[in-house]
Amino acid sequence: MVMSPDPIPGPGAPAGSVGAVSDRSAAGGLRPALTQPYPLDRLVEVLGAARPDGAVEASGVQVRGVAFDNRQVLPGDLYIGLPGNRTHGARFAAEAVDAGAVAVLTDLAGAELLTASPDVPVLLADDPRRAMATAAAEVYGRPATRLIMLAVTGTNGKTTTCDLLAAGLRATGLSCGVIGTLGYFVDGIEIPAQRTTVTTPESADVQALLAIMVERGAQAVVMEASSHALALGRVDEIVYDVGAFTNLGRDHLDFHGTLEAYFEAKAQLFTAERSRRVVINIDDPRGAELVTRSTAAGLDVATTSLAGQPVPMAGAGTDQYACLSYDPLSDPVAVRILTPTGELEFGLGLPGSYNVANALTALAMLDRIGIDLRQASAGLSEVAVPGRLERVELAGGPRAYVDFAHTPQAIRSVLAELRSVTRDGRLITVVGCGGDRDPAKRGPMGAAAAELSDLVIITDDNPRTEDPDRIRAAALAGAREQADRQDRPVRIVDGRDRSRAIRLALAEAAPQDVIAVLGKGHEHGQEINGTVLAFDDAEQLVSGWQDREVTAS
Ligand SMILES: CC(=O)N[C@H]1[C@@H](OP(=O)(O)OP(=O)(O)OC[C@H]2O[C@@H](n3ccc(=O)[nH]c3=O)[C@H](O)[C@@H]2O)O[C@H](CO)[C@@H](O)[C@@H]1O[C@H](C)C(=O)N[C@@H](C)C(=O)N[C@H](CCC(=O)O)C(=O)O
Ligand SMILES: Nc1ncnc2c1ncn2[C@@H]1O[C@H](COP(=O)(O)OP(=O)(O)OP(=O)(O)O)[C@@H](O)[C@H]1O
Ligand SMILES: N[C@H](CCC[C@H](N)C(=O)O)C(=O)O
Repeated sequence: MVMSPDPIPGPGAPAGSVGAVSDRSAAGGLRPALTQPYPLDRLVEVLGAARPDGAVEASGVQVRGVAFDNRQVLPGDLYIGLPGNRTHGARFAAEAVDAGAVAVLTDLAGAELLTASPDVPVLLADDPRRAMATAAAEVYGRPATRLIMLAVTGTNGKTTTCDLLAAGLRATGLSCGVIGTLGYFVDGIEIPAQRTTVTTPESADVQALLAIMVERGAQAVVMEASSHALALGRVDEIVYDVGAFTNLGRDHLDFHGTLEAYFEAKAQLFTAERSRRVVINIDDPRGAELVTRSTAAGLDVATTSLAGQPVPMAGAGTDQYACLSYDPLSDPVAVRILTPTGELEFGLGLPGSYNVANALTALAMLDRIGIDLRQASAGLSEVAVPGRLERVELAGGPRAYVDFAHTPQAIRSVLAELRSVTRDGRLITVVGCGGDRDPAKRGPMGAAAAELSDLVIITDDNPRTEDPDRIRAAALAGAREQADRQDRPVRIVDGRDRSRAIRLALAEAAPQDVIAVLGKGHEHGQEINGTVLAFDDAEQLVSGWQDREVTAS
């Protein structure tokens, strides 16, 4: 039995409803093609929003969309003025109204910033981010209730697990939407959007995407729920059919402050408010804590583990999924797992033990909603995730891989995998750290690279607004300290800019060596001071190799 989502359309139901439906698809942006006008006074009631004295009346005003940035406003939108780290969105209310916003919602601080009283209604909310999620869910007809909703959280493995979920769903004939770091897709067809590397978009965009996906016939949506998303209410108003946890490592402490706060943000997914069923990787030390909490919250709990046989856990009664064996030398990787209803064998297109863990999580999630696992697992043999252990062919040259590892834990996982295939050669790692991101992960990232490589070339990632020399200095310090601790020689080099560093790796590499270029994976650009310059690690490897061939001949 496959779970059927709630078939009852909400008040702002998109396609197929009667009434004054407007087609906004031509305007571009993240909006469903058809939205029914939603009465603003009803929204005031649903949100319990206050109204400042003398504000324009809400009655008779109809809302068609929700925007949190004046540059994204379309006529008929409710503009949400959000407090930010750099500025307050309410400062742009006048521009939003000029662009066609029919009402403004903000907080008290925002209301004080409204220079002139706008000639549209103003609504006040204590927490406008949370109000934005409710408003968007309402205006777009609560699309999540018409979809099977699956979410993955964890420091590493969200994108990969979501791609495995989508492949599994499609193998059973279900149409599937994906929202994550790689972009937004329905059955592999991209929904174009202006975006950077954002993993989980703001709630107005999430709800609009879900509505678009419903319009395009999606029956299920898999999405990454980042810690930022859970902490900032981006996935409010969604109750997932299944929420899953992959692991917790070091990342984003610039935003969360402490590892505990980071964990607590992720732990929100394991509450009845956000998930009906949960799948938890208990090989991660934080998994047991989530099992205890989820069980106490009355959720349907299942666990995953790579350890051959199921491990008895607190919260007995939980269903267990375990990997019995896998053959790392086979292609696709031959995997045998134990599920609550028996054994299952399948081929997995992705190498690495951590990808077996990701696949186990994906299949457990599908099993929880009654998907036929034999059919679903057949879809995993051909999965390839862009920029994740992606092999780059260099004719007659060393083996080279591009991977998105940008945390110490991910660097360790991917290099352990590559170490095992390096045999007689050296493992050469090119890696850097992003600017405007957790500075405390830089040293540990360098150290992780030094732990498992023979030559580490530290380079730039996306410097964003930071000085790249300083970022590299932190990673170099961590790498050098670790190199001194190793009982085999490890060379650490400052490779400076990324193109140069990749060329340096190619110049150093003998045919039996393996090159790992880490951190940017699928990214096609490098962000420097607000400008994104074209940059692609795989292309750089190929062009660098061609240049080397020309120089050598
Ligand atoms: C740290 C963080 O989460 N920042 C988010 C935050 O930005 P901010 O506070 O700097 O915003 P601001 O520049 O002060 O502007 C305040 C408000 O005014 C609006 N504005 C601003 C300027 C203007 O001209 N017009 C205008 O309307 C802005 O849209 C915003 O709503 O609020 C913005 C929207 O209100 C978000 O888009 C932005 O996320 C940016 C894109 C971002 O890069 N976030 C990253 C850190 C992130 O969320 N990463 C996670 C983790 C991924 C993982 O797991 O690895 C993710 O889910 O992607
Ligand atoms: N289960 C896992 N455990 C440890 N490392 C992993 C795991 N899965 C993937 N990785 C590593 O992490 C990198 C990023 O993987 P993926 O994109 O799936 O994670 P993510 O959680 O979506 O990351 P982000 O949210 O930062 O985009 C991979 O390139 C690989 O190096
Ligand atoms: N979702 C991650 C992606 C990091 C990618 C890496 N190339 C970097 O720029 O640090 C982030 O926004 O922190």
